[in-house]
Amino acid sequence: MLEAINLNKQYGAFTALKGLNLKIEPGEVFCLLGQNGAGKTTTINLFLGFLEATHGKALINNVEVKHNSETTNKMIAYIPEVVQLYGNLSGIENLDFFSRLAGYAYSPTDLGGFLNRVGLVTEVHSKKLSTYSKGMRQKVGVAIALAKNAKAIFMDEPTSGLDPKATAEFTAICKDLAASGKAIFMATHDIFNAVEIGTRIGIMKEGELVYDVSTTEINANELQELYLKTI
Ligand SMILES: Nc1ncnc2c1ncn2[C@@H]1O[C@H](COP(=O)(O)OP(=O)(O)OP(=O)(O)O)[C@@H](O)[C@H]1O
Repeated sequence: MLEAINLNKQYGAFTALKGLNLKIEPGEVFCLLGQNGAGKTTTINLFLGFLEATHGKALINNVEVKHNSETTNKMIAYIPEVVQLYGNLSGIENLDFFSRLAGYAYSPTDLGGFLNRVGLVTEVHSKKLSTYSKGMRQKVGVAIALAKNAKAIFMDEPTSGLDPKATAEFTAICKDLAASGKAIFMATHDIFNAVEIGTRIGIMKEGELVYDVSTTEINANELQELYLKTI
């Protein structure tokens, strides 16, 4: 579903991403760890078409992002650390608005169904977004991804600043998304959550993917040790 082939990004003389090769299949949750400045967001931005590769390719469902981002963006969704929504609209109005932007017009029942599926109870659907917690906003972001029928979802530090309950809820939602066949690419600093949520863990250092391990092969303590030894 997601593929990087010798993907490289330079800013002038500085190489932020050095020849990334990676494949992420439907149902996989790839969690990318790495210090500040390692190249995680650069990688995501190349897949989102926000940045253009210097060399190499980013592919979504075998379509190269460069020159085709209008097509590839229809197949993906993006959940940043803080999901940008309209504070003066309700949860269901935001979902309706962003679904329509993506070309989908749903009935109120269907919209409510997406919000329910991500754990937002019916009573809050009509409340203004400005009253939502960070965790609730993240859930609306996931509901938009579902409504868009995204095949792959990119997340940049989605659990940063969430309390343990909201993190656990978000983790369960991600597992549900993966079980339904979505491919998830998540940049995170949370080693313990990465092991809990991920099927694979990558460690990036100075623009290079130096480890790519299955979570069946490593536990949280081993990963923490590996991470600290690597960076
Ligand atoms: N527009 C730019 N011009 C020059 N250098 C840039 C630019 N954007 C990013 N960089 C550099 O590229 C490197 C990778 O940045 P990136 O944002 O991908 O890191 P990151 O792993 O996501 O870090 P963080 O965990 O802090 O979000 C950093 O050294 C950063 O300073």
